[in-house]
Amino acid sequence: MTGPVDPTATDAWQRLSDLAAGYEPDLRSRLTDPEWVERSSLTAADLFVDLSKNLVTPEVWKALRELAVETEVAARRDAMFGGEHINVTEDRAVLHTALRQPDDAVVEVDGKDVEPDVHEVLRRVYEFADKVRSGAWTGVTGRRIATVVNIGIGGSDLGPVMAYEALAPYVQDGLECRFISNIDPTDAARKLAGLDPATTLFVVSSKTFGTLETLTNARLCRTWLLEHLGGDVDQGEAVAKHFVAVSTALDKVAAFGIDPDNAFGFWDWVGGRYSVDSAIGTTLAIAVGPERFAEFLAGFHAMDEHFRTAEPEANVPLLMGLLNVWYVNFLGAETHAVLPYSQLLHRFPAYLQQLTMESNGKGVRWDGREVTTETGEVFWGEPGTNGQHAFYQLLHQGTRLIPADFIAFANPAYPLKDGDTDVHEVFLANFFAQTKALAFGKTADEVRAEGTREEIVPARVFTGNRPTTSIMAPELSPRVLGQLIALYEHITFVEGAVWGIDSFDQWGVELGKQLALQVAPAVAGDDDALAEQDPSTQQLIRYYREHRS
Ligand SMILES: O=P(O)(O)OC[C@H]1O[C@](O)(CO)[C@@H](O)[C@@H]1O
Repeated sequence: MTGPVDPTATDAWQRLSDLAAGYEPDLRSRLTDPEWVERSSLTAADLFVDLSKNLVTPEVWKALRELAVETEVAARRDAMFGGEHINVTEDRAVLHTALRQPDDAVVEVDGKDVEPDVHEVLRRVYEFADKVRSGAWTGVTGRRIATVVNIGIGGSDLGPVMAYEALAPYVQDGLECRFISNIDPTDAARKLAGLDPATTLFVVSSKTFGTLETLTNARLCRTWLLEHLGGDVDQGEAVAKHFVAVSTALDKVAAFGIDPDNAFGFWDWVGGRYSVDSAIGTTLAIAVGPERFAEFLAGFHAMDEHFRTAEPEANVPLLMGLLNVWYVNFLGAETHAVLPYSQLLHRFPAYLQQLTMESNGKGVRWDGREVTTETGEVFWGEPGTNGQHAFYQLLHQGTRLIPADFIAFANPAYPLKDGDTDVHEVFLANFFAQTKALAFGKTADEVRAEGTREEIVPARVFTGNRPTTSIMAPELSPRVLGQLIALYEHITFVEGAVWGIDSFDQWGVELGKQLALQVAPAVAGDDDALAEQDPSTQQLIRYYREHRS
């Protein structure tokens, strides 16, 4: 097997190292040049993306695009879209993009067109969603469903919950969704509190149907349902009417007692963190309806097409991915903030943490050799303006370089006025002001000119030159949400491709899972199992055993 190109051995890498060594940030002067701003402003589907407030020069952009050529990013992208097994450690194709193709598309995996199956599952999900929404699907006592509880974790939770929150204005009146993910029993206890079992539907979402947390929570919920429904219902019928499943392992779904007619499948070529656009989105499809869900998928597809076909100079996911490489590998950034100016996107940073960090938190390349440079930055964030009153101090005056993506929408989902004042305008003024403040800063002379005492001038200086990318769209519609998610999927892809890693496996989560099983007997009181643990772990387990009432 020929391995990936070593990025650090390319001419472009050398050029970028030289450019970084001589680089003097100068956003103040750059941003007075309308041509620079215009050249740095791009459109991808419905997204307007302003890259002008980044610490780059035309030479850096050129070298980054050359790096993409030398590391064969386009060939790897085409291999992904073409269904090749680019997830080598699991020997799988990587085809989340096939999930959002129009129904006349043909996408082959191992010689088979997968689109008929994709669209057949979608048709069944839509039919089921319609039945729940219309009341045609009822619980075992004949009452219509009022609450849908999604049971899943990781990609089987974060995508659905993030999108449900983001699309709250589109959720059908009278329907509520809740999401149980954590094996901390508090999660199930609190999410089940106040629910009427007769009007509750559980969607057990698990790609493998073998995840400890999800299966434990599914059993807890089944017990809760049967206990609370009352004695005169048939248990098998109750489970059949109140439990559906989404999984690639339909045999395990049947073994759990869920009617295979009420199970929706997907395929091993859909990674968990890339699966919200598969049947894993069933809860969301029920909440917002098939029409909106189809718009959501069309949004993903629009961004896929942009990534697949746009020229490198105008290819937003390519450029944003390369920009991240520049910050991580040449300017020393370790983290990347994502700051949505939309309360509806409050779970978006958490969603992106799995997408980016489970994908690119790798120390070996896809040929098994060590990576040659730093990989995966830490993604984090919170919606503005809340973050402004919490951690922005460090963004403005701290000692670390933290590139930040600001996301905002021209139209609010809930237009409210404070007297004559449009509150969304006050909100957006903050969005615009923050990226301006970060870029321009405030000099000592400007601080002095405000009459500030000399002793505190240094504390009030803002160095500026703090990089941001602004992403705007007309509104947070299902279509735009699909585009935003696909944008970050492809940014993540580009970074992984440059670094030569397999962005689609996640072996790093396995060791902890294995050890949890090994430690469990010691926690439950088995002294022999306790004696096998290391002294630190023994001490912690003893503390637990002594303090557990
Ligand atoms: O959908 P499943 O199979 O329950 O897995 C849940 C999550 O667990 C992981 O495998 C990590 O443990 C994620 O990649 C995945 O999204």
